[in-house]
Amino acid sequence: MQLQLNEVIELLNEHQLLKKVTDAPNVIFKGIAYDSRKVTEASLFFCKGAFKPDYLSTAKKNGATAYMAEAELEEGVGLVAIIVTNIQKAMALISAAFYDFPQNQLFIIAYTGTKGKTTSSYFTRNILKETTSDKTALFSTIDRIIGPKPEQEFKSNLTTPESLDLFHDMREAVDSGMTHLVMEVSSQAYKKERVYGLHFDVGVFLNITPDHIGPTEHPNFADYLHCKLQLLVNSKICVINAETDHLLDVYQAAKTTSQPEDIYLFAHQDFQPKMAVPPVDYRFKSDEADLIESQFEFYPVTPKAKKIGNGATYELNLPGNFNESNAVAAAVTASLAGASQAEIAQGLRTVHVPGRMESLQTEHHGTIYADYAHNYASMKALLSFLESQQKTDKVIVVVGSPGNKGVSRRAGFAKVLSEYADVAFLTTDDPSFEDPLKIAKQIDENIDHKKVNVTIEIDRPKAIRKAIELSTENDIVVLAGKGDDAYQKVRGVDTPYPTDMVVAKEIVRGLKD
Ligand SMILES: CC(=O)N[C@H]1[C@@H](OP(=O)(O)OP(=O)(O)OC[C@H]2O[C@@H](n3ccc(=O)[nH]c3=O)[C@H](O)[C@@H]2O)O[C@H](CO)[C@@H](O)[C@@H]1O[C@H](C)C(=O)N[C@@H](C)C(=O)N[C@H](CCC(=O)O)C(=O)O
Ligand SMILES: Nc1ncnc2c1ncn2[C@@H]1O[C@H](COP(=O)(O)OP(=O)(O)OP(=O)(O)O)[C@@H](O)[C@H]1O
Repeated sequence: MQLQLNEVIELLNEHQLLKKVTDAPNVIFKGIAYDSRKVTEASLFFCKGAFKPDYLSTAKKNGATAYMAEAELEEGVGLVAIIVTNIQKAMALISAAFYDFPQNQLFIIAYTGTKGKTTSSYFTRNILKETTSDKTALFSTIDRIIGPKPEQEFKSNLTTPESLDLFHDMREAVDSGMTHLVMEVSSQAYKKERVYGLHFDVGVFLNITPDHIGPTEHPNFADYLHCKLQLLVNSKICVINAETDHLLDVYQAAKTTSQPEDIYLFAHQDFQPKMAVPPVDYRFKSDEADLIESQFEFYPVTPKAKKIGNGATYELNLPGNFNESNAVAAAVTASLAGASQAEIAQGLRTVHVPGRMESLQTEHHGTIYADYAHNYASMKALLSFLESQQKTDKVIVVVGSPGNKGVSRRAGFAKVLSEYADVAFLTTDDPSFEDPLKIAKQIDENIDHKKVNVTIEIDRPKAIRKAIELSTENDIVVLAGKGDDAYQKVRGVDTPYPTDMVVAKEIVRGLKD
């Protein structure tokens, strides 16, 4: 892979991003990097974010011949300086070109929504694995899978990768024979222009509730919604959950760049949109559900949906009515990518999503769930589902809230615990640079103590132990918020953590009765 300086200039000019460039011969870049420690010979280095000028000196030492930034830097003397108006946009544009526009060789399905992105992405990929004979890549919050080799499956650091990593991984996916890609697009990806210039074959909007609002994420809900809507503006075909809040805004965003015949709505059969939108294309209804799996009926209603078909009764290897909605999104989307009814059936019957509704049945301590629910809406979805399914004596919840982000979640947890829990153990969840005890006390402040018996236990494994030891046969223990996370983020360090389910299994093994 390589790119010439002249090509860089041309691209930046086309997008009106170039402010100034050093008068220099037409050098060839053999590498691109945004981290000085990863710079190689003859590279173009991007200076962005919370950047320290020293990084540019390191980049120079490591072989950078040019740097791109929003302002000139003294440390860059001797390098070609490319000064741009928006470094994040420029980086996305140049990365796509450097990796020779791999998106053009992939059928890309992208999911956005406050909740259900990871789950629906896993569902869709598991279906398309059948359809494409295992040639579907996945960029999710949990894992990135970019090829068939074991080393091409690795843990993700972000829900949506930084643009340079995104296009790098897409290129590797294409070169490894992948034909399809299922990915999650976070609102931050749009805020930070990680997907600038990228267009999707199918864009899916699942839902939106207030979240990710705070100093390092979105200033307010309007900004959060605006960023999320961009996915539909950049998608050829749009699939929308008609049960989402702000449906009219969502539909109108889709309509700005897609024709109505390329927009598909789906909803539960009893749901009637209150907004003036076209008829719902696909409906579903729950047939049977227990605490391990579910069965639902899914059927096309409008002529355009009937043309695509695939209506049937499907079994889903995961409980939760919200997961049926995620499965319907996956069934519609995979159908648009060419999946057959048999492939959808196989994909949904066998799917496993790490840390989403994982359960452990014990003999004397009820059922234990580990689930990634980590805001008001997802916890409410989870706890109300469990309540509707099982007659329980006590609902015992172990939960914490992260530090330095999603501060509104603290009040949300207090509210949902007051509505659904009998016992709560408030504990640590990625405290970052905050004191976990202080966070726990902030949650506790708003809990209705007449309804919920609260214990603060900052040591998460100890909190899990106390919850399990307290539980009896007809209880439910919910370990919420961490899903399959194998670390706690403490003061900028990912501190190893065995995962909630591993901790729970070990405790259960050691219990005598
Ligand atoms: C606030 C924010 O968006 N930060 C993101 C941003 O950080 P940044 O650009 O400031 O980078 P930085 O890591 O502080 O460092 C500055 C620059 O110096 C470079 N550097 C650093 C050290 C060095 O020795 N040399 C060097 O060159 C770094 O590579 C970087 O380019 O760019 C980084 C990647 O280039 C991201 O990892 C980082 O995400 C932080 C960690 C984060 O937590 N982001 C969250 C809010 C996020 O994006 N979440 C969404 C999901 C949310 C949802 O569910 O909706 C996501 O998509 O993951
Ligand atoms: N459609 C849905 N509606 C409400 N809650 C959901 C839905 N799907 C999943 N959940 C709940 O949200 C949790 C997170 O699900 P998932 O990881 O699929 O969402 P996500 O959008 O990827 O989340 P995040 O952006 O936080 O990574 C699940 O563990 C479950 O409790």
